[in-house]
Amino acid sequence: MTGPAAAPVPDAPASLDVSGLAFAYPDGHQALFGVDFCVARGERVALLGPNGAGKTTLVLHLNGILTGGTGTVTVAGLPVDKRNMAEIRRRVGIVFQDPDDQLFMPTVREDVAFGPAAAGVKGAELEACVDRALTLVGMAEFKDRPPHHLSFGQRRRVAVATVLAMEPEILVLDEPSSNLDPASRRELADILRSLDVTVLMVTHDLPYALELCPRALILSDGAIAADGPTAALLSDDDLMRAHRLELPFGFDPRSVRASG
Ligand SMILES: Nc1ncnc2c1ncn2[C@@H]1O[C@H](COP(=O)(O)OP(=O)(O)OP(=O)(O)O)[C@@H](O)[C@H]1O
Repeated sequence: MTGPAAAPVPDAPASLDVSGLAFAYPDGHQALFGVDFCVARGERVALLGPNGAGKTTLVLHLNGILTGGTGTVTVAGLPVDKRNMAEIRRRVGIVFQDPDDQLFMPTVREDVAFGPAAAGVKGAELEACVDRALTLVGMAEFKDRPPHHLSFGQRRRVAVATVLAMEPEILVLDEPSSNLDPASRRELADILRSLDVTVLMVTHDLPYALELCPRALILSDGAIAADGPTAALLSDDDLMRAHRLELPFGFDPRSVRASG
């Protein structure tokens, strides 16, 4: 899982394939209208779009938290459906925006051990798995602390560790840079760059998307409005305006190159 991030291999099977995904909530609100995109193994892709565009709704379909729409989602060729749910949840790890939605055990160690233990990992192997995930996010020394005694940024790192402990093939992050101070924001970017994993990152932090993700998707009104190199999309003033995307004042997207 560690080591330099793999460059996308054009002929490799898609890590994630979303095809014709449409979904209405039980109250009838249609949130997604035929979403199509593929992500290759090892790619890092930003999912951008204004409030209410359907980003969270889309993400919740990637590991079957939401089902019941039409179209298909496959992970390394495996359809996301009831029969495959355990395997899909092992392969697709979602880090929610609020770490408190993810941390519920008395200690950091137990939170990180929870997923692998439920998957049958035990004893020394389980300890090694917890240590590995906490070391990856720089939180090994906090193993015996209660999560609610940690700062927000530290809880975000532990939440990432709970997902990495499952050795996912796809790491989905919802607003990973929100509420982080500049150093923590950069350190999390360094951690994400160091992982050999496919990343889909939902974010309103456009400079962060540019730094981390060579490719971006713009979701707007429940459909993909654009898919291309992040710097090109963020440099397209008409596209940005049409989808309520704004860069910080004076920020030049051409001045940053996403590092692979
Ligand atoms: N449980 C629900 N029932 C009905 N409608 C919902 C529900 N959850 C979300 N929606 C609606 O679906 C649409 C998409 O919401 P979603 O949360 O996916 O957007 P988003 O792109 O993640 O927005 P944000 O950037 O604000 O987080 C919105 O119009 C929202 O009001």
